[in-house]
Amino acid sequence: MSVVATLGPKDTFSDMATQRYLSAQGLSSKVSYFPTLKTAFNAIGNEADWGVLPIENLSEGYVQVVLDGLMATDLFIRDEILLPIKFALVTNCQSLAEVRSLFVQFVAHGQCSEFIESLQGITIHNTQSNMESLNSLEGSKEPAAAVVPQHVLNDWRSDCFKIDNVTDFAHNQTRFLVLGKYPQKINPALAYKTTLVVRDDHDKPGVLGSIVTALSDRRINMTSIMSRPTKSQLGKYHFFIDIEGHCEQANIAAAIEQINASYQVKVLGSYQAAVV
Ligand SMILES: O=C(O)C(=O)Cc1ccccc1
Repeated sequence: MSVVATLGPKDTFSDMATQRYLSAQGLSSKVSYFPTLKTAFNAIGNEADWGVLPIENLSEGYVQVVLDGLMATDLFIRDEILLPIKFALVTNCQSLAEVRSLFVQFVAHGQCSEFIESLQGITIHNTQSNMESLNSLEGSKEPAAAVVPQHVLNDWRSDCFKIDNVTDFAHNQTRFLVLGKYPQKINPALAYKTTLVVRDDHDKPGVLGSIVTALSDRRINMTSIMSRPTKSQLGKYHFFIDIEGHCEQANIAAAIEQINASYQVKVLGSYQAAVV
């Protein structure tokens, strides 16, 4: 049986995205949980055959640690999954006024920032996963609270104060990537998108202009562009680019070849675009 790596413990949003994908694809892989996004990423292609990780949130944008993993990886993006995301607040006491500590996952923090900023006199502890936030609350000896996935709300103690929604945006969503060792084969009947990473190690002039020209000359639609520091020198960046179509299509293959003549391009994968 194949093994899929994701962020644990069980019941994180990453776990929910994984379970949804397993049932939609009719797969029965064993889910292996890792305590951080980085350890989950590093397990893929090693102790796990494939993995599911969050890449982009509606309000927070890209998950930097996952982008950095993609920069260095030999894995391929095989699919994307969109998941609606809602957060609740649970406590171990009778009112918000008593709360001294708040546990919140670092990506969740920004998605509930309006609520969190309204709190006063509370120490905030950033955690690695939303279920770690819940576990930390369970282990806390002082009056405390945790920002948790809304689906755990009903199981929480009924004698304690709770708020059923502390999410900033009503239509909050996170996009997850399915990563694996092999690229996805093209099925001409499906709509694909392709993610590329362009390295600009030598900082030549006109990198963005050349990319945009190579794509627009062939009527290829760019849907996202994201820069990440190279970490070798301040002010130097690599570019993550999403385009519509599959890398095996002739116009896309030609555009990649043209960009590759001046810059290093890596195809991270072509995969079916999720319906937003
Ligand atoms: O901690 C989780 O539940 C995760 O899967 C990571 C995450 C955090 C916030 C929004 C979506 C995914």
